Amino acid sequence: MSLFDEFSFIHKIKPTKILHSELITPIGDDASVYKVLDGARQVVCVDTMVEGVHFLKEFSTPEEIGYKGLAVNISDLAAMASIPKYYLISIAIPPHWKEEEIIGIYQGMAKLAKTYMMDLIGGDTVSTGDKLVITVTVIGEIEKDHIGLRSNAMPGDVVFVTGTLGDSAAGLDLLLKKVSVRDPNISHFLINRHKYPSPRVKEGRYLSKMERVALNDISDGLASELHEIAEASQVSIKIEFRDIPKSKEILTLREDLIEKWVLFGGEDFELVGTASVDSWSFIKKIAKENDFQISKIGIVEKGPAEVWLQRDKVEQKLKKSGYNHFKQDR
Ligand SMILES: Nc1ncnc2c1ncn2[C@@H]1O[C@H](COP(=O)(O)OP(=O)(O)O)[C@@H](O)[C@H]1O
Ligand SMILES: Cc1ncc(C[n+]2csc(CCOP(=O)(O)OP(=O)(O)O)c2C)c(N)n1
Ligand SMILES: [Mg+2]
Ligand SMILES: [Mg+2]
Ligand SMILES: [Mg+2]
Repeated sequence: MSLFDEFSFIHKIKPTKILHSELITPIGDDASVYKVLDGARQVVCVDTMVEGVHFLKEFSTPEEIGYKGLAVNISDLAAMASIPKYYLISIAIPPHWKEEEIIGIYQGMAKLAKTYMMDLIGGDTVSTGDKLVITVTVIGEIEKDHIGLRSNAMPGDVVFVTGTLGDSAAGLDLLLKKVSVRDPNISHFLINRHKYPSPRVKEGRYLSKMERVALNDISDGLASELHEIAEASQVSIKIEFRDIPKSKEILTLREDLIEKWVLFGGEDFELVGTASVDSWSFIKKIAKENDFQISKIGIVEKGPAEVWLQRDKVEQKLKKSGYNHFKQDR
């Protein structure tokens, strides 16, 4: 990237329009300053995407990479039940990435940011040797008593998930040519689910109206995220394989692969959580009225922090397997 000029680049990616009037200093000073709602809580998190680990230039366009980079972060805000507001991008650029490709990444992010009313308020630009690294920080807000903590699960709760699971992992295996599908509509659907996850912000916001809700977003796989809730809440979780929602597209594929994708695949960016039985009746009603998919997949019980899977009337302990950056056991 010899023709890259850091300062003209920043000028090019600087947003021309600010969406939140609470923003006092946008890009251009040492840090960003904005007002927050009285009594509200601020929610901040960061996720990094690395070329070769999270995406490959061979099968993703810059816009797709940018979209997903922001989407996976918004998903963490959704998993706290919060309202997305701002984002910052730190990008380490190796020589084989052209400026127009980097701008493409920003365009992909900007498209999604508009949907969720998020302002880009800063970041950092550096050079690096080999792989592109994109670090996205997102900031949201939430009312003080309605946070979707992983530690909120209680015995007697219903366990639920949004959307359908396994599609993204199936889409990735199609892109990596580990599997093939004859019907182009099916492969298009699954690949799209991998490239364009829909952060469940709306769902998180409705769920935040409940008196208590535990939430986690599914980045490393359902089994792994359920274990995180079980450990944080010190409860036992029991789920039924049949009740896990699966798309009609994934159901056309091999059964053993479906099981692997659904339980351990990851990058679904759906929400998994628990709520009281009373809240659950209400949640089902709200979901119907507001057109979102949410399904009961199990129950929370007293007991050690374990996850049990019931399938064809056989119960087995579900291992905390899934995506692990330093231990690829699949
Ligand atoms: N290098 C790090 N330094 C400090 N905190 C970290 C680091 N990596 C992860 N964490 C924190 O550990 C927790 C679990 O991280 P992770 O599993 O990556 O979260 P998620 O899957 O929700 O993105 C989060 O609270 C995250 O902020
Ligand atoms: C080229 C490529 N190989 C493998 C994957 C699969 N993959 C990479 S990271 C990941 C898990 C989620 O990413 P992580 O950085 O762990 O997100 P977090 O849990 O911190 O939200 C998965 C399933 C991919 N998306 N692209
Ligand atoms: Mg998460
Ligand atoms: Mg995450
Ligand atoms: Mg992870």
